[in-house]
Order: sequence, then C-alpha cells, then structure tokens
Amino acid sequence: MINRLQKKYALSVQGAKDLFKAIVYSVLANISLMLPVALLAIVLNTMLPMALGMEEKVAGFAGYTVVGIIILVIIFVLHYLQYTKAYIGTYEESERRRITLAEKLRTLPLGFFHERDLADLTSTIMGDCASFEHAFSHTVPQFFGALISTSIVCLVLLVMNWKMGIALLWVAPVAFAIVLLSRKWQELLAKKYMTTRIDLSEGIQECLETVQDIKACNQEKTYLEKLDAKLDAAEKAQISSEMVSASLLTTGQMVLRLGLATVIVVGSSLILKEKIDLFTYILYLIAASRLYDPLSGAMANMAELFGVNLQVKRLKEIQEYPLENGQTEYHTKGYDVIFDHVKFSYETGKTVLKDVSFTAKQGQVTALVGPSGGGKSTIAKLAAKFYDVDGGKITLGGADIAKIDPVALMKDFSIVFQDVVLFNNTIMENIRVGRKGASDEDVIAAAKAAKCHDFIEKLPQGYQTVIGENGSTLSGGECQRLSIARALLKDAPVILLDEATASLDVDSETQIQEAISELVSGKTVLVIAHRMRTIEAADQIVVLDKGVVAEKGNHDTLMKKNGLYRKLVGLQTEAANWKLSV
Ligand SMILES: Nc1ncnc2c1ncn2[C@@H]1O[C@H](COP(=O)(O)OP(=O)(O)OP(=O)(O)O)[C@@H](O)[C@H]1O
Repeated sequence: MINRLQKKYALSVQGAKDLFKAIVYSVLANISLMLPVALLAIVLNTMLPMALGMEEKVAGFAGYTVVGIIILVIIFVLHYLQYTKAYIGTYEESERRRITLAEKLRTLPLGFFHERDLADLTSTIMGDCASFEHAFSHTVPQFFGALISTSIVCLVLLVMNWKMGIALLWVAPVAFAIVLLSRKWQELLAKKYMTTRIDLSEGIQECLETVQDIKACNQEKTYLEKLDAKLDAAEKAQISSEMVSASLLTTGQMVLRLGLATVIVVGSSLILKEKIDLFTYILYLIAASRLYDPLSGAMANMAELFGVNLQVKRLKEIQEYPLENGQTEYHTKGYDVIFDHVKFSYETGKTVLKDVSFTAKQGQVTALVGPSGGGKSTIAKLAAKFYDVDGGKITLGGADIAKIDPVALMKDFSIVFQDVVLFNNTIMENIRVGRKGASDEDVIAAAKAAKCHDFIEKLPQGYQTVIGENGSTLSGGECQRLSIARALLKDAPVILLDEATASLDVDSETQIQEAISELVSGKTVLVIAHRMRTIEAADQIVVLDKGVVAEKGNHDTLMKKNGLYRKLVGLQTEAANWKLSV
C-alpha cells in the first residue's frame, strides 16, 4: 500500500508512510463522527417509550452522559492525530520534495533545460509544490478517509436492513458517477488552464527580461496588448475549468440530498407495513443527515485530486529524467583534448556538427573561428560535456569523457563564456565561485591578474559590494573581467574561452590578454574569438563552417592557403576600415 502511494503521488518513503497514517486517522476520525449518531439513536430509542407514555421513568441518563463525554474525547483525539499527520507530515514532505527537486535540477544534463522552458520549470518548482502542500494536507487524506469510512458505515447499514440501506445509499454511486464520468473533460480543462498559465508566466518573464528593448523599440503598447491577451486566455481557461467542476459538483451534491427523501418514503412505508421498528427508522434518518456530508466533501475534493494527478505527472518527468553519470575517478595522460569524428545536434534532425575532428594540444592555444552559427560555441560546450555527443568521441588526456561523471570532469575545466553569469552577491563571493574555499588573498590576486582590482577598489564597499542580479550594477566589460578572474582563480588544466574578451575595449582587451597568457601557460586552451587579430598568435586555428572543419593550421599556413580563413581575415580588415558616412 505504502509502495503504491509512493509511486502514485511521487512521494518519499516517509511521505507515503505519513500519508497512509493520515488516511487511517481520517477514516477513524470519520467513523468516530458516527458514534454520537449511534448514541443519539440509542437515547431516542430509550426516550420514545417515555414520550409515547408507554413507560413512566427511564433510568441511565448519567451513564449516557459519561459515554457522550468519552465519545467527544475520542473524536477530539482522532481528529488531532489526523490533523497532525496530514499537516505536519505534508509540510515535512514538501521540504524533502523541494530539496530533492533542487538536487535533481543541479545534476540534470543541460539537454533537459533545453527541452523544458524556464517558466514551465518555475511553475513546477514553485506552483506545483505549493498545490501539493494544499492537496496533501486538505484533500487527499480527507478524500480517502471519507471514502473508506463511509463505505464501512454503508456496509453496516446495508447489513442491518438492506431495503433501508439501498434507500439511503443509491444516491452515492449516481452522484459519484456524474463527477467521475466527466473526469476526462475536467482534466482537459485543468490542462488547458495550466498551459495558459505557463504561457502567461513566460510572457511576464520575457517582458521583464526585455523591458529595455521593448522601450527602445517603442513597443510597450503592442507588447502589453499581447500580455493582456495571454491574461485573458488564462482567466477564461480558469473560469471554464472552475465552472465545469462547480456545476458537476453541485449536481452531484444535489443528487446526494435526494437520499433523505427516499429514506423518508421507504422508511414510512416499511413502518406502516411493520417491517421495521421506529428505532431503525430514526437511525436511518439520522444516518442520512450525517452520511452525506463526508461524501459531499469527498466529491468536492475530487476536482483537486484530478489536478494533483496532472501535477504529479509533471513532477515525475523531472524526478525520473535519466541522470548523466560516469566515473568520478579517472586518470588522464596529460590534458590533450581530442575531437574524433564528432557528430551532434540539439534537436533531432537539425545536425549542428557533422564530422568534427581536431586535437587541442596541452601547452598550446587552439583557436576556433568561422562564420556565425558554424558550431564554435557548441564545440566548447561539448568539450566540457554540457551535452553528450551523438556520434564519434571526445577524449581528455586519452580518457573518453562520455564515461566520466560531468561534475567530476568540471574540476579540469576553467570556462569563460560569452554570456557571463554573475550572482546577486558580493564581488568577493562571485569570484570565489571559481574555487570554493579560496582565501580572500587568492581572490584578490585573481582579480588583480584579470585587471578588475582597480574598478573594484573604486566601488563603495570594494570587494564586499553586492552587484545585483547578474551583475546589473556593472558594465558588460566589468562583468566579463570578473568571470575571467573566476577562471583564473580556478586554475584548471583545460581552459575554454568563448568570446572572453568580446565586451572589452581594445585597451582592456590587451591587458586581459596578457593576464590570459599567464593563465594559459602549460595548459590546453580552446579559444573562440571573432576578432581575428586576437587569435593570430594561436598555435593552431580550426576553421569551422556549417558544422565541419573547413581548414586547420596556424595563421601563416592558412593565409597562404587562400581559403575561408583568408577570406574572413580580409572581411574583418575591410570592416575595420569601414566608416559611418553622413
Ligand atoms: N541551445 C540550443 N538549442 C538549439 N540550437 C542551438 C542551441 N545553441 C546553438 N544552437 C544552434 O547550433 C548552431 C551552432 O551554434 P553555435 O552557437 O555553436 O555557433 P557559433 O559558431 O558559436 O556562432 P556565433 O559565432 O554566432 O556565436 C546554430 O545553428 C544555432 O542556432
């Protein structure tokens, strides 16, 4: 049972155990609510002869009072236990779920993030987890509790008197059938609502991220109109989903109430025929007044339960996504990076690298050049195993990186990407990301080597300045220098520089290149640069065009070849002499 709950709702073992206990306590708490009914029936049965003048005095009221108090205590204790298991258990499970989800996301391959968009993921992590909290504390235990306890009570009532039992209970399957048969419809509407909600989150996120460009292009009105349309679509989808659920629920609940009428009609006829006594009749009347409430509640919970199934499916997609794993311990002979007939595509059918082979030797600088979209950045990402190759292999010091754990592999790579990522933290901590546990002195030394020390010193809090989300308070060049400082601090044997000096002015670029020259000595360096002059001195230049290696060699040999490289150099020289004519 615990195993089934765990699988059905993607719970931890402890979470499934807590849910099971919450359901059991919910069943007991619901059954305990029938105890006052039974007591009331017994008391009425005792009082009726007195009321009808058949007996003068009835004894035992003190005893009934004591039993009543005991019943109240039982009800209180069972409800307390149900409450603590359902609520505390749920919130503890929620904490575990969020931690495991974060852990999983940390270890997922980049391919996963490529398949899912950010708004969708945020919605799963924040929205779905919050919905689970509500569902597992307010709905799931109560639903199963009501269903099981009512079934037990129904069985007892049917055994006691099947005619009265059917008069009381025929409404339950009809009412539930109304809600259950429309399940697919409700799920469809819930899914539509979720899709429009994700679309809306994407729109808001995009709007916030691109607000600068939207304003610059004078597109606020058009953009807000589009956002309004998304808002309307989400609102409409929510209203129709709620309307359908509410109407079906109300119909079901109305059908349930018909049961009281049939109990009265059937009961009266059976009494007249003297087939049942007054006590049985009263008992079923009281049962009718008590029994339909938990059933009504269970029906109201069903819509949320359908939604939970949908969210569990989304959560499982993350939890069950296959992890990249491999050896955490591996041995290399030096640090040559070899691409051996590598094929790769981000999306099936759209090949980005067709057949790429080259060797980036340790102690040498290998530059990747070529027209935009040729696959240069992709090569850098594959070298660091951000994605798995589709064909061929990549080796580091002779070891096939496909067999190495990506996290372990990362210790051998220092990377400076085109898109710098900085955290909303102090400059000191942003650089320290390069090497956890590095001393402040080491951080400052790296910052000096990356020519950031001077601008950092001028900031009001120096190295303790918090730089805002993704370094929003710094210039592009300053951000890039911080990321170079980070790479310098890491000091790994393989260095990937993807447009590392793209945001720098010529003066800073020259200074940084001096720093990089120090960093790279004795290491395997793979550099991507659009400015040809920055890679002229590279030991090897690999020219990429449309996913294949078009040419290989150093600057002089490639210039003599009169091929694509020479053409690119020529184009850049022309561009450098280009002037704005007015
Ligand atoms: N995450 C991604 N998902 C899908 N396609 C991608 C992704 N990243 C890159 N591509 C595609 O792969 C191809 C190669 O891109 P890549 O960034 O490697 O080229 P590049 O040579 O570095 O280009 P540039 O010089 O403009 O930076 C391009 O067609 C690009 O559209």
